[in-house]
Amino acid sequence: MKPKAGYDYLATAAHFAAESSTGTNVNVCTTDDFTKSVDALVYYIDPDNEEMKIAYPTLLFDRNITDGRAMMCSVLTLSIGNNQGMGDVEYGKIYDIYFPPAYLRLFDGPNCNVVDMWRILNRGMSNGGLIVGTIIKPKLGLQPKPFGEACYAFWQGGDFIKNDEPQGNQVFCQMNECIPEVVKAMRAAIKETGSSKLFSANITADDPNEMIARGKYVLSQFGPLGENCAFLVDGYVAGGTAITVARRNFPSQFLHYHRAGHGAITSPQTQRGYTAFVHTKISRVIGASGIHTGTMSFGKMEGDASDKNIAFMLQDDEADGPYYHQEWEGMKQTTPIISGGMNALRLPAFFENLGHSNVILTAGGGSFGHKDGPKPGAISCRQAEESWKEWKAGKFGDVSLSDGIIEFAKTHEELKGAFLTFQKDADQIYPGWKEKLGYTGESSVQAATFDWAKKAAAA
Ligand SMILES: O=C(COP(=O)(O)O)[C@H](O)[C@H](O)COP(=O)(O)O
Ligand SMILES: [Mg+2]
Repeated sequence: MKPKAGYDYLATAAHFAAESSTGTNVNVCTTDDFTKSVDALVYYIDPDNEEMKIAYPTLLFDRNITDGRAMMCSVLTLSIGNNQGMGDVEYGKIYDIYFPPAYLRLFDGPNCNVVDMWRILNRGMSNGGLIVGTIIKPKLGLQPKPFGEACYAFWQGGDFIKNDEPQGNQVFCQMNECIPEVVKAMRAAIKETGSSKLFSANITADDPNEMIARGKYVLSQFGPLGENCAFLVDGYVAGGTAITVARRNFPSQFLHYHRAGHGAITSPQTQRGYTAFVHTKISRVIGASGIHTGTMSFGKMEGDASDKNIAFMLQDDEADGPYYHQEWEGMKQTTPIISGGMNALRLPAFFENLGHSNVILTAGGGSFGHKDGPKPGAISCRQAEESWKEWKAGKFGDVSLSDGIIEFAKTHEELKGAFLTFQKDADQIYPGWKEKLGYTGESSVQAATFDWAKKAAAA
């Protein structure tokens, strides 16, 4: 927090805390001993670093009349409400927030997560590895039939498909025509591949009744495949209430939190609002099964390799934030969803940075942009995980990660196809890849590109 020029730091911090709890800009005659006992208190300031810490008595926060539980909108109304526009404050941004366990357990928390996906995919209960997923692209414009065909094509090699965040019930692709095509594609893909498949249907809407109607409709169409369908909610634009509508009305469905729009306040460019770390931490508290956590600098969206701390805060039972250690006391994990410009070539370094591959990938361009189509695109992402694990196990000897992946690609056409498709990434991440993969010159790369595509088309 930075005060406006000419304002004392401590006085402004105290005013900030008052406006965030019991006060206003002047003393009022109605204040009594009890109101004083629930003042939010500034207990630390470091003006040079523009840091302050505020303790909020949890009694301040609103509770449900239905079940006495806590509600996040009340925490946000106070901690990030009027204080975002005070005359004596230049700016204020939340970098960390700690929930005392006795208060934390009053929130819903996740009811299901990647473990439920691993069970459906027969991968056991721990270390089930990467969920290879995609987003049906183009973002908007596909009609029901081609939408279903795109699902069928990806599910030949991949596990999980999501609606892109704006896809829902557009006039040219209405749910009651599109979802049946998805179910048909899922049934066929399960039968032909012998593996389970997952879909994440967008049920976001302004009206909770509309959301519930969408969820019920989707489940009515999936029938016995109900457990194979997650619900996607655009949690930033529709707000936390939309997340809770899904969490409490469809507790058995994986709750997929898409964060489109969060950059407006989480971007490092803004000095207001809260950080991506705080935004994703809150999503676990209110019950998201999975949330997009960016690609930690390995994809197309803003991010940094240190964002792996976001994943630790989401998946571990206790973790350190920038300022506070948080114990979750057994609250289920929220699974990081990795997306945003990812493809097979970018995955190994991502896994190496994070230290594991127990996440959900949704690569749109990385699958449908693969030169040979979504099935090889999906397989190339799975091979990227395999190649990283084999390199990690020393299978390629004492070579760099990039050389290890190239070694693996020599005998895996789909991963090799990713090199030929995403050549700019290949040049950046895998120096000398062309020679190492045996392409003697530009022409042989182009020839290989066409050759493989021809073969795939024929197949
Ligand atoms: O549709 C996509 C990615 O498509 P593609 O894989 O083609 O880039 C997602 O909406 C973004 O990943 C959101 O960003 P984030 O995941 O950072 O919230
Ligand atoms: Mg999207």
